[in-house]
Amino acid sequence: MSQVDLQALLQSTQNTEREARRDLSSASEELAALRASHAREIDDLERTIARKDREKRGLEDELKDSREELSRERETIRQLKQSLAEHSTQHITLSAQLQASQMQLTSVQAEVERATLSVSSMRAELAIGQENAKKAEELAAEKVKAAEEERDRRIAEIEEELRTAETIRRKLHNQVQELKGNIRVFARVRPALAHESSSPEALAEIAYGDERTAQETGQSQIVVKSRSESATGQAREQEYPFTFDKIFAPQAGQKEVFEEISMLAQSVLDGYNVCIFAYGQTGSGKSWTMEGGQNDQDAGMIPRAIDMIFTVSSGLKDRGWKYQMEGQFLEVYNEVINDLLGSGQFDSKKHEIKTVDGKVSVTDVVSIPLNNPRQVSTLLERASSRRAVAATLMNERSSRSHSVFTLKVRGENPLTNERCEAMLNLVDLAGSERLEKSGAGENKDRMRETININRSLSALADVIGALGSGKEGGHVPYRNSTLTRLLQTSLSGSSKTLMMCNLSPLSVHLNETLCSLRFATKVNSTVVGQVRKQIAK
Ligand SMILES: Nc1ncnc2c1ncn2[C@@H]1O[C@H](COP(=O)(O)OP(=O)(O)OP(=O)(O)O)[C@@H](O)[C@H]1O
Repeated sequence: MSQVDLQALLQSTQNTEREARRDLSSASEELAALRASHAREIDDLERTIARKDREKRGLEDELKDSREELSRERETIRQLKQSLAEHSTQHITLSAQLQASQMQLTSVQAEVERATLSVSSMRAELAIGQENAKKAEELAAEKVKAAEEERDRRIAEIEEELRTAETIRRKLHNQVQELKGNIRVFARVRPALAHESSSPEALAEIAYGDERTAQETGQSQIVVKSRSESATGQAREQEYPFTFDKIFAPQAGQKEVFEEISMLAQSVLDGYNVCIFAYGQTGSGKSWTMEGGQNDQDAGMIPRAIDMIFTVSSGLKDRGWKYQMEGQFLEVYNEVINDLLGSGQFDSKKHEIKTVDGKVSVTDVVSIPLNNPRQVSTLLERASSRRAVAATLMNERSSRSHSVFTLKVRGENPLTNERCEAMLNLVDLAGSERLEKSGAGENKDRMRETININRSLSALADVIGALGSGKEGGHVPYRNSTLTRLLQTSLSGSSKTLMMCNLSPLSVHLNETLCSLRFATKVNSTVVGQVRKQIAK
């Protein structure tokens, strides 16, 4: 081989090598490109696989939910089937019941038809019955009318008889009161109080006459014993007997006392003036007797008398009587009149006593119309609160003044043409202590009070004495005190007076007790004269 051939062969080999190298290089590049494309494809596939995995899990969850829902739906269907089965059973039962009810309805309808027939026949009978009843009613109405006419005639007769009987009763009642004496004296001994010693030495020796003798004679006896020593040291015992219309021992309650007074108070409705006085030393029970305590059973003579007067007056309505009442409450202190229901100042001499047409009246005093007994307690409270105000000005004022409660009663009976007008005076007198016992001493005001009290009490005794002497047209010394002037109308004429002598049971008060009993005896002795006169008649 020639060089040239070798060269050409080398050249060709080199060219082939170059081409092979180029092919190899392009194959390498292609391989690299293929690898890159393959890697991308692998990435894409992996992403696709991951997405598909997620989708698969989602589908699996959905499948699970769907299965659960399917299971629930199956349960619901099972329950519905069960309920349907029950309803079918119920439906069968109800159908059976409905059938039975329809049968019942048919039989009831048959009964109703029968009853309708029977009602029609009863209606026909009723119409006949009503016709008969109407006739019987007309007959009965005629008979009732005749009976009513007879009854009205009889009622009119009885009412007339009652009115006559009432007039006779009023006369007899008055006669009985007069026979008992138009002036009566009672004595009442109060019990020892809780704070007072009730030892035998502390209590005065007081004996009471027996009840039987009192009932037979109409007079009761009280004997007070006193023990003292004579100047020579000898023990002296003395007995002081007194006799009155009635004596109440300490245990007598308000009710028992009122029973003796009630008839007298009732005379007011018959047109008689009545004065009831409570007399006695301070603390002897005058206010207790007149006004009493808070409880019903402790109520005194004022509330009880008012209560009774209201009760009796409403009972008399049936017999034609109509009453009007009004109350007044005055105080006489140091001869000056004060209005316990008013609003003016105390002790101002505002009120004067005037006599018009023979009737005594006091100027400018409050008079309260009374329609029921409750108003009286309000009135008493008003008086006592006004007194309490005055008491702050002067201690124990109520013991040192006379208080006069007046109930004015006006009645008329259009059926009998009768009329009456009267006053009930309930007087709580001032304490009756003697000057030396009153504690006046050097105190001029106290002395003046005591002198005024004693003067007015003795003026009262004189007036009652003059009235009791029974001398017609005789002089009665009303003008000697404000109290007697104030009570002039009530004490004069056909008036009835009661003096309640209140006594303390204590031995320290023995002398005052004897003084009170002597005063009461002075009043009582005038009574005896009059009673005798009445009996002799
Ligand atoms: N019969 C009685 N039963 C029970 N307590 C009584 C009785 N009498 C009086 N008392 C009591 O005795 C005390 C004195 O009585 P009361 O105030 O009535 O006396 P008085 O005479 O009105 O006195 P004063 O003159 O001071 O007004 C009071 O506490 C009262 O409650």
